[in-house]
Amino acid sequence: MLKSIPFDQTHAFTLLTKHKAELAETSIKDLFKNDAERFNKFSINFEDILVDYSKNLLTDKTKAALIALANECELDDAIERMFTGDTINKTENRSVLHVALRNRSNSPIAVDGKDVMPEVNAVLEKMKGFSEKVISGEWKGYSDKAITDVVNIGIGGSDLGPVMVTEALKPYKNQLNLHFVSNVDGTHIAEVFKKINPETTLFLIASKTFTTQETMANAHSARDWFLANGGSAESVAKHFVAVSTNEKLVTAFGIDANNMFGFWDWVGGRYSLWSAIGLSIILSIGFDNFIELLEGAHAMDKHFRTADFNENIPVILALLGIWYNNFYGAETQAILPYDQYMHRFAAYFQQGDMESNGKYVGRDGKAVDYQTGPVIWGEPGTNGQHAFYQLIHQGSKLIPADFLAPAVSHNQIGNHHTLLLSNFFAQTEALMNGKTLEEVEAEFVKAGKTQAEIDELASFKVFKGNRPTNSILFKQLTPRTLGSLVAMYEHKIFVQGVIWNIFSFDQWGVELGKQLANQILPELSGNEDVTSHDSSTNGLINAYKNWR
Ligand SMILES: O=P(O)(O)OC[C@H]1O[C@H](O)[C@H](O)[C@@H](O)[C@@H]1O
Repeated sequence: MLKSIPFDQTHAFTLLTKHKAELAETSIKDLFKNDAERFNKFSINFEDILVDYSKNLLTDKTKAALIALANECELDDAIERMFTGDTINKTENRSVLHVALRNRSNSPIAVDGKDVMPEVNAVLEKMKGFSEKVISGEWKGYSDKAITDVVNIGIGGSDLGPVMVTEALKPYKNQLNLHFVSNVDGTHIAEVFKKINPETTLFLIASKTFTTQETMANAHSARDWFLANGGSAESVAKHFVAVSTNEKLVTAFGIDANNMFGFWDWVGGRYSLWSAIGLSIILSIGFDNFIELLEGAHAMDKHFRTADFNENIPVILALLGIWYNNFYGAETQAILPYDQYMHRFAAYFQQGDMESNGKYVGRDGKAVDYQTGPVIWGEPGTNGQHAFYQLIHQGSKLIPADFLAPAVSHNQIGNHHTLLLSNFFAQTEALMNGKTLEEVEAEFVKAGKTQAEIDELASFKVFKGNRPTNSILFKQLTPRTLGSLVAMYEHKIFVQGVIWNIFSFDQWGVELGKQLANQILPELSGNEDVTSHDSSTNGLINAYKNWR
């Protein structure tokens, strides 16, 4: 079990607080001027990934103090506990072993004394056999036609990972058309129905618990649609498979246990794309590419578990996040991929990070009085530049940002990629350097402006700079590299949770929402006015009843 170590009572916390005051007059720009080795010192190469964290408000002393913080919070011990199957998810009494799903070395990992690897490998083999049949066309629908379309029905962790990965790895895609239905809003599934043919469609019902309201509603509607459009009860087995930990409910729904791909309660929903939840990924890009994804994640796992904290990418990224979040009051973290294929990457980590570290209760059961998880947001560059970067450059808030980009594009069209990357390089430089009043005035003079015009306008064009960024440049967005990048962020989140002294692997806040919706649901039938809530909720429900 993880110890409770209140982070703000550590010696390192006090040191960092003092050290921040020492840095008050320091700019990142000056740190570069004074140290020719800064880039080499504060960047890490890992396979085909280069993580440059030199454009941060960080000196050797800062780094040492942050690492001292990690040590004081016994991060080493926490990492080992995760990798060896300890029940670190205390509030649900579970191990946290997404690392076992991609444990390509196959070394034994025990939960309650039993090695989980044989089961992990058996499910992978089952998915391999099944996906090969579907992709090759050997798996036939009820009218003996091959499958052309796959519809993944799931939400949260049973949707976001597969969506993000299948989008990111589109260049590796085969002929199957992938569709994802998550929202309980009937519009989502209705639009998919317009595009598919029941004879050639395979539905994957993906739900860890097989109780999630949205997914169950969509699954029933999919089956009703299938039966109303030519399918029969006997042919459901050819068109519906399930991905779940709950065999009882899967069979109760009418899906044969043979058509079920299992996983285990030690896989958190938001860490489940590596499990059978990845079946839609396998169907989209093939089994071998999925294994490459796992290999990439496994390589990052090994790095995380063994590298000295000084050179440990997830640890460094996590500590930098804590530095800004807890010592500079930053409330958000932007994730900005300069790769259109990664357009769901930030959305994916909204769940990964905010569901994990959006907690105010410490591991001792008491409220913490410091900030925990940041608000995660972002869009692909350069779209973001023309939308919200204004606030990052000149707003009143400090927004630490991660910039990610591939050196090689999958689509070599004209000079698009050099245009894209020139923006990637320019933005982090500009965020750091800013623009002084003198520079702005010189520009005005050059443009022939009068002194009166300069006096009136110059201040608006000043950029303070000193805005911290990480640049994560990788060779190309391959399955292996994507696997490493996702694992890198997963472990970053883990480290932050350990240091903030919270439990990162439960999600009681989401459970509350489910309960409340279930209470209101029966009140929405019938025409009588509802009076059981506050006047706003009553008023809204009653207005809805009048209009519908
Ligand atoms: O896979 P399911 O059991 O259907 O759960 C889907 C989602 O449900 C909730 O929103 C949880 O907070 C998520 O972590 C989970 O991914």
